[in-house]
Amino acid sequence: MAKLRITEIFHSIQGESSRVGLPTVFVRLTGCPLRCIWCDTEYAFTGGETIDVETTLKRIAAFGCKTVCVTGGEPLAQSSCLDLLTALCDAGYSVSLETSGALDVSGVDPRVAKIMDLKAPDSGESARNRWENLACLTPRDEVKFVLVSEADYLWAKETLHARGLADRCAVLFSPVPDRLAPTQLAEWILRDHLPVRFQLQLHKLLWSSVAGR
Ligand SMILES: C[S@@+](CC[C@H](N)C(=O)[O-])C[C@H]1O[C@@H](n2cnc3c(N)ncnc32)[C@H](O)[C@@H]1O
Ligand SMILES: Nc1nc2[nH]cc(C(=O)O)c2c(=O)[nH]1
Ligand code: SF4
Ligand SMILES: [Mg+2]
Repeated sequence: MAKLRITEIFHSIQGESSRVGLPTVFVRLTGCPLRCIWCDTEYAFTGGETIDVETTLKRIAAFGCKTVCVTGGEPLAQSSCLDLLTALCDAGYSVSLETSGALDVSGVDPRVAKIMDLKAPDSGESARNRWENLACLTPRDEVKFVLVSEADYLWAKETLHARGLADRCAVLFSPVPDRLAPTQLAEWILRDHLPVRFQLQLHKLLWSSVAGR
């Protein structure tokens, strides 16, 4: 039986991506091979509980909500994550996956909406971007840039244009709270006429940075 290491399963309002605002069950897988300087989920790097996919499905079902977001940590660092994603789709859930863009996404069930980061230079992890992943993205998916500086913004803008990202799927630009002023990012996007969606993390406005929300 396929096993998963899981930090938490909780019911909240989706705070990110174009699914923002939807009541959602979150499954947070433990562990991540990256160390983004601004990561807000360091508590998921270690620990967690090992449970099988079947038990995970039962715990998800108990929330009575048909929208699920699989996140982490880095969910794709556990091979059984692919089994969980397919099992959720088979059970009729609307499923999204939050992933760093550093691991191979080609095995992800095509019914899953992949929300894939491209890590900007000031994350400290941009060397990990797996550019081959872009070929696996469809209009169901989204690319996300999380930004802390003007240098990050200029890099994201250049990448958007050079890789033709907006022709492939929706693109999200999000500031890190207390590092890049949201208004500044909004002004840059408008000035440069970027075809992207500006994003704030709704759950932090609602509940600050509480684990399990
Ligand atoms: C915690 S990560 C887990 C999934 C995967 N490891 C990843 O990086 O996409 C989920 C999302 O939160 C974003 N994130 C993490 N810390 C953040 C912060 N301080 N401000 C804004 N977004 C953040 C990540 O960029 C990613 O899009
Ligand atoms: N409410 C809420 N929405 C989220 N969307 C993505 C999250 C994540 O940590 O991946 C997240 C999270 O941690 N909480
Ligand atoms: S890849 Fe995701 S979980 Fe890992 S350090 Fe970066 S933001 Fe945090
Ligand atoms: Mg989060």
